[in-house]
Amino acid sequence: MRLNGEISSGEEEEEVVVVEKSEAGTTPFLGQNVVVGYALTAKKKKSFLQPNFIALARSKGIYFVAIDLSKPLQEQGPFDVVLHKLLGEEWREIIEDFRQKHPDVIVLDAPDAIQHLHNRQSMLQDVVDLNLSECNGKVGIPRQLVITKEKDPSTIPYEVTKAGLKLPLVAKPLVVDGSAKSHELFLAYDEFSLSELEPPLVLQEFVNHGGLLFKIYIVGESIKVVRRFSLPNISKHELSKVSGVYRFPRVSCAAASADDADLDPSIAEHPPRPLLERLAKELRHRLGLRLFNVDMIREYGTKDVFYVIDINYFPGYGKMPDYEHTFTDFLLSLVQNKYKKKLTA
Ligand SMILES: Nc1ncnc2c1ncn2[C@@H]1O[C@H](COP(=O)(O)OP(=O)(O)OP(=O)(O)O)[C@@H](O)[C@H]1O
Ligand SMILES: O=P(O)(O)O[C@H]1[C@H](O)[C@H](O)[C@H](OP(=O)(O)O)[C@@H](OP(=O)(O)O)[C@@H]1O
Ligand SMILES: [Mg+2]
Ligand SMILES: [Mg+2]
Repeated sequence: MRLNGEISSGEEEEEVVVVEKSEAGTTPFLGQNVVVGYALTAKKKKSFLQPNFIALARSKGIYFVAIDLSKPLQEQGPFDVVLHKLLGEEWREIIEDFRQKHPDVIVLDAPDAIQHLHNRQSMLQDVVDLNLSECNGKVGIPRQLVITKEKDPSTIPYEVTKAGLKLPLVAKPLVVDGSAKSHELFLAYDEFSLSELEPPLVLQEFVNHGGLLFKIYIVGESIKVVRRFSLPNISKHELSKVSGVYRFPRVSCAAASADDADLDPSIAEHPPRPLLERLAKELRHRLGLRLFNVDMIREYGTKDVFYVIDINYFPGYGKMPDYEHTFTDFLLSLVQNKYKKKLTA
């Protein structure tokens, strides 16, 4: 059978190789290859579709095909799986329409579920609703306040006092749309300087956590935790001496992992596995997503009080150790499960 569209190695932007399905490498199950259509930004494609991953996947019969955005999606494929992370309402409608018309294709993930993570208030709501008792720890979110677009920035100090938020605060753009601006964060040492910032914002209490953050990567049922450097503790003394709002860089997004650093074990010890498993399972379920990561911090001075501060859809998996194997296994299991279901139906 001839496939419509290109089979791209992902290494060269313009490469177009059309293969016969029957010729396309080893057969992972039932003599079928797996065709994964992808619609990713150039940056994401570069970080995710690395040559090692493409080669490993290909050896298992998984082929990545670039979706051509200048052509109707309906005319492309056939795909077994569609992977996507693109911005904008237009794409959202295209992929939702495709999902409706092709229930057989596994779309990672549903656009409405992804949209839920594009707002820093709704993204954490499911964590608030969780009740993770008897899991060797507690998981919550920092106290936070939403400042809507309509709010006059001069009223922010009053709103902060009224809500009883404790300084310092982290000010984050409310909407996360993938733009660099949506990752421009500020530390506020006093409430008055917050009037300089432009709503809509989320103002979140800063939680001391010893300068270390846990990134919990979820790929279907798999969970991988990496440690990253984060913002250092802010002492009461520092708080009493400093005022103003300060922009800070994307500290924890750096590829450098803190896993090999010589760290205080009370700060660096991983969150308990049962807690992570429950958290991941619940969030997968409640969010309706299979590809995301969770930024989690341990409150400084505690053993088991954790806060989720951020959840990202289709994060930088290229930075996750051994992501090539994790993803290859995940893609195969998705398709195998689909066929098993078909056979037993
Ligand atoms: N409430 C908080 N208390 C302490 N530190 C925080 C808090 N919120 C954010 N940080 C620090 O700021 C960093 C960036 O915050 P956050 O993860 O919310 O932003 P982001 O732009 O969504 O990041 P990402 O690149 O992971 O998408 C965190 O990784 C952490 O180091
Ligand atoms: O360190 P991670 O894997 O968390 O870095 C991610 C980041 O958390 C966000 O998911 C970014 O996506 P956007 O929110 O859309 O900006 C990722 O950027 P991307 O360009 O790779 O999608 C970061 O890698
Ligand atoms: Mg983050
Ligand atoms: Mg984020």
